[in-house]
Amino acid sequence: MESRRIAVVGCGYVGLTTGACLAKLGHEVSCCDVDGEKIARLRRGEVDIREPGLGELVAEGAATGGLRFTRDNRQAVSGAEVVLLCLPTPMGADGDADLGAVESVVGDIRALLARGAVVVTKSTVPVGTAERLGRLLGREDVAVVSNPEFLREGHAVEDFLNPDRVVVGADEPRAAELVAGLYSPLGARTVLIDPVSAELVKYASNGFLATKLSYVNDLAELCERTGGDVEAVTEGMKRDHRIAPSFLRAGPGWGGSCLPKDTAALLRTADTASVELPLLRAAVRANGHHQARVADKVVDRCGGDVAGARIGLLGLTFKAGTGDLRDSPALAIARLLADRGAQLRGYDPECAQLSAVAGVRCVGDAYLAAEDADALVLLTDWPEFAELDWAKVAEVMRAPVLVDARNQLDPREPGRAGITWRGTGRTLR
Ligand SMILES: NC(=O)C1=CN([C@@H]2O[C@H](COP(=O)(O)OP(=O)(O)OC[C@H]3O[C@@H](n4cnc5c(N)ncnc54)[C@H](O)[C@@H]3O)[C@@H](O)[C@H]2O)C=CC1
Ligand SMILES: O=C(O)[C@H]1O[C@H](OP(=O)(O)OP(=O)(O)OC[C@H]2O[C@@H](n3ccc(=O)[nH]c3=O)[C@H](O)[C@@H]2O)[C@H](O)[C@@H](O)[C@@H]1O
Repeated sequence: MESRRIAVVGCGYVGLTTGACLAKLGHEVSCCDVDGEKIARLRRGEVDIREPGLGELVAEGAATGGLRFTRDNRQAVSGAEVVLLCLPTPMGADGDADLGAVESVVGDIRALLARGAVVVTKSTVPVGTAERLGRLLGREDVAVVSNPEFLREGHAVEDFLNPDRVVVGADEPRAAELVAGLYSPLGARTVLIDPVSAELVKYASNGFLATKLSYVNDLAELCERTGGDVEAVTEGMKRDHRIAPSFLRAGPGWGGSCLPKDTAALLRTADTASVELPLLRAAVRANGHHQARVADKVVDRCGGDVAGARIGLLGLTFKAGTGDLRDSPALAIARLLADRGAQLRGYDPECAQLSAVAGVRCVGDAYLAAEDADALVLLTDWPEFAELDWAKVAEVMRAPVLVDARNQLDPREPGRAGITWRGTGRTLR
């Protein structure tokens, strides 16, 4: 593999993982970020996101000199053969992806890029962005390549180093080969396509995952009405290799920093192209319904009214294994309960430093969340919740009621302590 001089712009989940992993593969990487404090911490070897293995890779990169950090985007990109844009593309007005950061960086660096440099969108960007950035750059010698990232939070390093595929969307074979070559030591399947299709692969994949989950959550509701058990149903479904075992766990609806914003952006792209995408639209609508269903179950268990009731929440992040609260279903459900007058106390192992979030008072352990509660709701399946002493939980609660939105627990465990358990799509037999 040829070692390349790479600039990574944006040191978040994607940028820091990409920079550290590419340095590990032998490239010379300069990472930059507007957040000066983050850069200062990274220079001290401090990684402030919860990603197994990332701290070690950052330390290794610093020790070999293959990974450097700067606050100055311009310094990072000058002399780079490849510039990877790992900038935020949050949900903007009407659900569109907001390309403000991406466009402003491209405007800033256009005159500084080395001759023949390649600019790569690793951020999730809508169809047509590569072409648009090409025009903004106004440089005949600089190609723009789409190379979407598919890593999951909490598994960022593992996913980056073992990708199911590397997608490279380019109009020019030279640029395509250069970008694909960065990953060649990984031995991954490489999909070389045009930039528009590459941009679509990313949204199509997240849209498919969101639709799969909404379907499973719809099935969970059907199980509740018919006496079925969604865990048994999905166990049977996942043995079919065409369906595949992952993304079949019913829960409190999907969330996180990407599925909600990417489904919204894909629907906007469809609107602009006058295409309906009815399945995806229904999947998004169903997700709001499934979040509301969790809140309704709690209200139901509290006798139809939660005004003044004390509700304990177990888990606040959008899934276990991450400290990320962006678009967390747990917080959406908390807001629904707060709107109905509930007083909320929540515990999450990753939120110990917070005093409050989304109307939830944060406490230091699960038993404090359960104290004097009229109901307890398990919203994020952190492993430690499976180890709780349910007799102790029952003892401190005002009413021993548990809504396990993730189906994390064996219902017999809280049951033995006299706690009434209610899951998602499960019928107790
Ligand atoms: N978080 C994830 O699991 C994945 C995210 N993506 C996509 O990757 C992109 C980045 O996402 P994350 O890494 O999660 O975002 P993030 O919010 O964790 O990190 C973005 C970083 O960019 C920096 N930044 C903002 N403006 C800047 C500028 N003008 N110059 C330099 N740095 C700047 C921020 O300070 C921040 O450190 C988004 O488009 C996202 O949709 C794609 C796959 C996975
Ligand atoms: O574009 C992105 O940023 C990333 O978005 C997701 O990754 P991530 O946001 O880290 O989270 P997931 O693990 O996909 O979970 C998303 C949501 O679905 C929920 N989920 C997931 C799986 C499941 O079986 N059941 C379920 O309810 C999770 O709890 C969470 O709320 C995709 O899985 C990544 O491939 C993609 O790169």
